[in-house]
Amino acid sequence: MAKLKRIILASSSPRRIELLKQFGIEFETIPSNVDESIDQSLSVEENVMQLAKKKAQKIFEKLGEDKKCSLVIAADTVVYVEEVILGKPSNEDEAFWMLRKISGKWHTVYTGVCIIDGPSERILVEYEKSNVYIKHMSDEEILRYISTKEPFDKAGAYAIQGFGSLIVERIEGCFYNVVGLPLYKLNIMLQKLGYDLMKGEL
Ligand SMILES: Cc1cn([C@H]2C[C@H](O)[C@@H](COP(=O)(O)OP(=O)(O)OP(=O)(O)O)O2)c(=O)[nH]c1=O
Repeated sequence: MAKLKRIILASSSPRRIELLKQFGIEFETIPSNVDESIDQSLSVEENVMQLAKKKAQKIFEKLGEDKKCSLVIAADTVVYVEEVILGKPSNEDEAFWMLRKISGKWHTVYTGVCIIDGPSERILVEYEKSNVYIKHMSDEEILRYISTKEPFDKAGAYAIQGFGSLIVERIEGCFYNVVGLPLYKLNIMLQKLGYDLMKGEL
């Protein structure tokens, strides 16, 4: 297999970057900065897969000559509760509304993942989902959590890996999917393309 010259994580998310760093592969990060508006008329699966693909394609298209020896990875995460798709809150009021909406119940976190493999010209797009139960929170508790500033760049207005760990009672499924990059699924997708993070073969 042709050796990859560039591995690119098309993301500005510090969580995604940290998660991928664990495997000792050398990669670049290039934020895609695409419009992440959610299309409530599409299914949640279609939304996250479409956005992940849009992020990966935007960066891949800029690679020029390097396309044939590059691999681009992108992801998009949303929270789904009572048939509403929640992205990142844009202000305190929206964060409050989202946290009230997910308080005291289960919701589902979806992450779409897209990998574009330059050498084979293949594009893989899949998604992962995990269920999360958030404890019941009083308005005062919600406001205290918002005052940590953690909710603002997170889908559904919480981070399972931070102060949010104090409000997550249960989880079913892949933890890393909730953080924003489903590592198990990512490696399954990489294996379909002939790579393997376990072997460091990329
Ligand atoms: C639910 C949840 C989300 N998140 C984060 C992961 C993502 O960074 C963010 C969802 O927003 P995304 O739009 O998926 O990603 P992003 O805009 O942060 O980064 P980029 O598009 O450049 O890759 O929410 C957590 O960190 N912890 C959580 O528990």
